[in-house]
Amino acid sequence: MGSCEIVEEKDEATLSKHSGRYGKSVLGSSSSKDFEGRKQGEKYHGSLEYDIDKLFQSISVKTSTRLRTSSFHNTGTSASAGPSSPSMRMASPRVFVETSLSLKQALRDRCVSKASEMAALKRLSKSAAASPRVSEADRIKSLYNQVSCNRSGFVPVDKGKGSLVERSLIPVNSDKASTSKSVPKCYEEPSKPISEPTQNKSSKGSCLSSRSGDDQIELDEIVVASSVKEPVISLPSDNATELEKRTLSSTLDLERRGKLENTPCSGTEKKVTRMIPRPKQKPKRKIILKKKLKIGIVSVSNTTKKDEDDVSLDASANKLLCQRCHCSLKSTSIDNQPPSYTTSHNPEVCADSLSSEAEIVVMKQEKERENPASSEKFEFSLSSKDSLVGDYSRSTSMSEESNLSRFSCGNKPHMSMDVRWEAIKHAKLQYGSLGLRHFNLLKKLGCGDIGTVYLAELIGTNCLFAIKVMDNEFLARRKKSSRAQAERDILKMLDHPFLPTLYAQFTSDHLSCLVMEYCPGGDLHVLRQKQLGRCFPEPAARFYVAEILLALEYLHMLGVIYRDLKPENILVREDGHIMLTDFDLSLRCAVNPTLLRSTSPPGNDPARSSGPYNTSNCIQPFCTMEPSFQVSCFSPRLSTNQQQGQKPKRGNQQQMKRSLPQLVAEPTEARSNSFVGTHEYLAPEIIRGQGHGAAVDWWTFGVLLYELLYGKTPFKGHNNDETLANVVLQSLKFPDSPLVSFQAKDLIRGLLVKEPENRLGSEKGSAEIKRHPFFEGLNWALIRCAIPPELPDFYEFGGRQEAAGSPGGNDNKYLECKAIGEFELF
Ligand SMILES: Nc1ncnc2c1ncn2[C@@H]1O[C@H](COP(=O)(O)OP(=O)(O)OP(=O)(O)O)[C@@H](O)[C@H]1O
Repeated sequence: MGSCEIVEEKDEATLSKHSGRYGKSVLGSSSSKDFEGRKQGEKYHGSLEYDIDKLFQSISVKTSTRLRTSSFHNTGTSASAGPSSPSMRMASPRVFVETSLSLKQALRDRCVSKASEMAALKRLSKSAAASPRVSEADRIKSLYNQVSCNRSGFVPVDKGKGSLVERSLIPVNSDKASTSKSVPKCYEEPSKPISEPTQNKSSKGSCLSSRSGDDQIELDEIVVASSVKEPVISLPSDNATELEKRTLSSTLDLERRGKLENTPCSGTEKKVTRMIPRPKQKPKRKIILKKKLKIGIVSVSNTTKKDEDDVSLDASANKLLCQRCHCSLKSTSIDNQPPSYTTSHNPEVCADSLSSEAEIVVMKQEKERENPASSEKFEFSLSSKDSLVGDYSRSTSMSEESNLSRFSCGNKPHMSMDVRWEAIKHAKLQYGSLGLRHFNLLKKLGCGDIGTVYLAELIGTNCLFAIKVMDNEFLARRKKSSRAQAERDILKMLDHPFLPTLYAQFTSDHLSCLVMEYCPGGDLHVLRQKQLGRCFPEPAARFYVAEILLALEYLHMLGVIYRDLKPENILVREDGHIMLTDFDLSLRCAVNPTLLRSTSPPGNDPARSSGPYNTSNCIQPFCTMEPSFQVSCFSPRLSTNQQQGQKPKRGNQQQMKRSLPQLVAEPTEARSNSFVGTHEYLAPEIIRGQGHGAAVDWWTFGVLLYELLYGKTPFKGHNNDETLANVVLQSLKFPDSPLVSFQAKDLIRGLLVKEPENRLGSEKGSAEIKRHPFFEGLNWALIRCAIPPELPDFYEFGGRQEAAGSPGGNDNKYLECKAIGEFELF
């Protein structure tokens, strides 16, 4: 025991007598050499010098003895021993208990005991220090093992626990005392190399939905790998794609951890665990893509192009989209550090979209089997502004849903405060299920290709809706059921301030009905006609196209290529903001939103050397953070007029001072051969029949801006054929009047590039367009709060409604409430 070491007395008998059970230890620890030394000093025995010498001797002998008997010492000195531990207290009692000693002896003993006390203190402090050293060494060792295991692609089953738990997002369970016990189960399972899940194409089920240990372990690996900052370059580099995936996964994980650190519930962590891997591609049937669609996954991290079977509608991508949305909305944190991807949607809606996709897939197959030639047909519309449809590849069957169970305000966060939701919900409770009979049809708003739209009031409420009524038999006869289905599917997905909200859908008397948000302000085509010179002033045009751009961005994120942009389809809501409507020509496809982090030096865009940019993008487009002076989701715009060294492809260039991550949610690989659109708005690639993708929306976006500014479309001919020829062959010209800014023309020029691959937006979608100087200073996130150029004339609307026979005669009251409520939403 420790106390024995300091009792280096020649009075062995005394010691043996008084130290009790320690006596043996004393003897056992005394060396013969010590004893000899003591003998040699007998001549001084009894003198003070002798005592002092002995004191020093005893101390030095103690040190050497302790060193020699370190194992013993270690056994006797626990790491927890402190100054008040038994080992400390043992020496002192011995002094006071001794009664037969002379004064000198007592003094000597006193000195010895003091010295022993000091030595004990010293030793104990060393011991106490030594213990943490030992545990620290263990920890380092454990960390080292962990790192080395990770470098070899495996996670240690046991040794890594201690450090893993520090990185765990799961709150430590209080009833689990040891840190290793608090490690989530998934961490304790053996893992496999990081790259394996992403390489395993044949793996059944997305890792997003799978709860298998493998997927969870993948998170584990990523967490460890990122936390030890393992340089990617040190990994085997024979597979570049894998390397990038690992890098991305690792950094994505960091991002997620940053976001979720504030998330206390373990349920969220589970969600994170499953969403971390990149979405796996579901094996798809070629037949789906045959002739009509070639839908692919866009991945900016150089994902190699998969074979056609794999390149298809990607359910897991949508699911990821959904999950990411959920997280970002909840966390509302802004983390500019690592790349991540985010988008908006909610899980239930996404699930709907997935089932819809599956439905379309099956329907497409059925349709192709039934009538392979049908997909080659197309119809021409009557006027140059009417939509062309050449896509019959979709099914003629329609699955009807006649209740509202899937709809709730919870699914549409941006409308959650809307009184119309409450009215619908209440009516559903009251009537069981909704039907046309529960609405008063007040007025016919218009007639489209697949149905008629009515202004309707939900009986017993003051709530107005636009109900699109479609005759199922007519649709089936005219082979338009698939278009109706597509529109319904898309409407169900939407939750965006510039896109329609679908409140309900039902089928009654062979009629399919879609209950949507009503827009009293007419459409942009009508509004433009009312403008001086039949064109909008540039700020107004800028406002409208900016809102359209956000709507298109959202649609592209959801894998919807709109394909029918024109002023007639842009409705003006009662608050003066716009609503893009009419989705029956839209194309559904897969998309893989990615947040790109630029690695190039400031001033060079990583993906495009040309094209105008600024840095005013909100990184997280659905960031719910309130604007403030301290924290903003906007970065200061740091653009400069300095020209880049590289010769620009398009127009005036602005150099980026700082490169920020870019959200890319462009379905760049989606393809369709359908002849779809409106003559004056048709993109050249559609007319040439070369197949088209998402870039057609950016072409039409350019035509729209042109028309809003100049009051006419750029390639309009005397007839439709001439228009089509102009689109393909004629170069873009700008009229001399009205005067339009250079930036506006430059943007139009960038958009109306005939080769889709060189068109602005074709690579990174809206992210590229938003950075154009035309939008300089625009607050994208808050545009919905901006005052619109024009507010609809409510009195005129009220008069119309009255004429339509609105019941109750309380229209004005309703409008007042509604207008206030609507403004509150924004
Ligand atoms: N939510 C709405 N609020 C107000 N008016 C609407 C609404 N939805 C549609 N309309 C109007 O109803 C008319 C018919 O619309 P619908 O979408 O059925 O056909 P469309 O726009 O002509 O296109 P398509 O023929 O391709 O279906 C349009 O003139 C449109 O302005």
